[in-house]
Amino acid sequence: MLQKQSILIAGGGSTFTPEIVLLLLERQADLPLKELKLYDNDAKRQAIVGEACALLVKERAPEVMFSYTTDPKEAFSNIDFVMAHIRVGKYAMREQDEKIPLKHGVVGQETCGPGGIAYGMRSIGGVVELIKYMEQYSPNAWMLNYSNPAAIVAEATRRLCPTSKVINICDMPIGIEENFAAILGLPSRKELDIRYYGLNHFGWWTSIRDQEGKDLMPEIQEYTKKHGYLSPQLASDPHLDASWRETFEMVKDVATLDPTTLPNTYLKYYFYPDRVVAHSNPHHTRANEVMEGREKRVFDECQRLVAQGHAKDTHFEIGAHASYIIDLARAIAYNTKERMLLIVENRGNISNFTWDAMVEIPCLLGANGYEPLHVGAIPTFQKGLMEQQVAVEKLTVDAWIEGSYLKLWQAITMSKTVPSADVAKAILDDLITANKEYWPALK
Ligand SMILES: NC(=O)c1ccc[n+]([C@@H]2O[C@H](COP(=O)([O-])OP(=O)(O)OC[C@H]3O[C@@H](n4cnc5c(N)ncnc54)[C@H](O)[C@@H]3O)[C@@H](O)[C@H]2O)c1
Ligand SMILES: O=P(O)(O)OC[C@H]1O[C@H](O[C@H]2[C@H](O)[C@@H](O)[C@@H](O)O[C@@H]2CO)[C@H](O)[C@@H](O)[C@@H]1O
Ligand SMILES: [Mn+2]
Repeated sequence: MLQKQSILIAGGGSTFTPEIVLLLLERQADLPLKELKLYDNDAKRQAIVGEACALLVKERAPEVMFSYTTDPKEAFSNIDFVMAHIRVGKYAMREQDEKIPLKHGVVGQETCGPGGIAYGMRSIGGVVELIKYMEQYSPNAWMLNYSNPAAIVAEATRRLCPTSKVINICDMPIGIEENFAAILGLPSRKELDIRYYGLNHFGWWTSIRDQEGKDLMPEIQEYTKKHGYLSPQLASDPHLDASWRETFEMVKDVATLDPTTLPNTYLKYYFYPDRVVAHSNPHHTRANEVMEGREKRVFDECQRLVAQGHAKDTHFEIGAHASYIIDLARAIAYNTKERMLLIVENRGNISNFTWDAMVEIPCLLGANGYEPLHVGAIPTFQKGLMEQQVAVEKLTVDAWIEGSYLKLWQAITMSKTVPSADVAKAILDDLITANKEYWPALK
């Protein structure tokens, strides 16, 4: 009989919460629940999601205790896991992260370039605060963090919370591997034996084999040359947002830079920043698409359920994409030694890369944490790109810790998406104005 787990979702007002709650309720055979709590620092926003989730739990698993709160002690006491997906500044600030760089002719993106740097300067304080609450009220708990920008957050947790029980993860490789499986006609990404390395949102697959060891890369690369990662299923998905369709299609160009690997979709912002800017609408970015799409859909559905008083006909679907969260919690709770891509300190696993960089590589995960798999030396092309990008991430954390304007200017100047220190400074000064409520004071 598996021991029941008590789980706190930090960022309870997240657009992803209802589907993750449904997933947790649906997967109790693999991860039985004792209690499920939501925590947020925006009571009004969270209450809308919390009341709807209360109906989902009551109708699907009445034996599971459910509550939501803005009180840290109530939230973080007596829990086994914190699943953290906060967005400091919410979508209003994501919109600024995306539009301010575009105003200066530079890539405007949630986690990449100056937008990602600005987001990182907001997220560090919020995630560290969650870790401190967890350690204060449930010192044996683990944090499964996928609050973005995961690269900068992971570097900050390495520096500021070096002994904390925090696992940083991203679902982009997982989503792409599901596309690989679809392209290959396989039932799931779990059929694939992969090798991957990089930084978060900045990596490459170097090997994809089936369970018998057959090399599947050539078949995927052949498909990708024509269609990118737009699998037949995705291509016919009426709900696929235009910007994601474009991103998956553009992989066919991103992949040409190294025909021996397969790239993470995010590399497009670094290889083709000029094309991305030319295809961007500076007045209507991804943040607007999500506010008009997912955020509106999720909150409308929450309010519909609460108004009718039941969730029997809910439009919410089980967040299959988030199944990695179950894998993560199971691995730690039941010592399954699951192999997962995690964002961890390099420590020589990429043997010719920065020792203390936070890299995204395959790890074995169990009750006592993770054991990274050795990658070995990487080629000059990837090494050069990663050294530049990891310097951006490290300088951003330096700037947050030291309150340093200069370090943040260096970080933005260092980004491959920014053409000059003049442009970097103009963007930085606009971001400082927009983030005065969120960033530490810079001198
Ligand atoms: N790592 C990944 O692969 C991955 C995938 C999807 C989403 N995400 C991340 O998950 C997070 C949530 O995404 P979303 O689109 O649902 O955002 P959202 O804005 O809908 O929800 C985020 C919630 O966090 C709350 N919040 C903000 N600051 C907080 C703080 N200091 N303490 C407690 N709560 C706080 C907000 O009030 C909001 O309710 C984002 O960081 C997003 O980038 C990561
Ligand atoms: O623009 P958004 O908010 O829709 O997505 C930004 C996030 O994109 C990735 O997460 C995707 C995931 O890759 C995909 O498979 C599916 O599950 O949706 C997720 C959210 O859209 C990326 O990994 C995240 O870091 C981004 O925040
Ligand atoms: Mn991600």
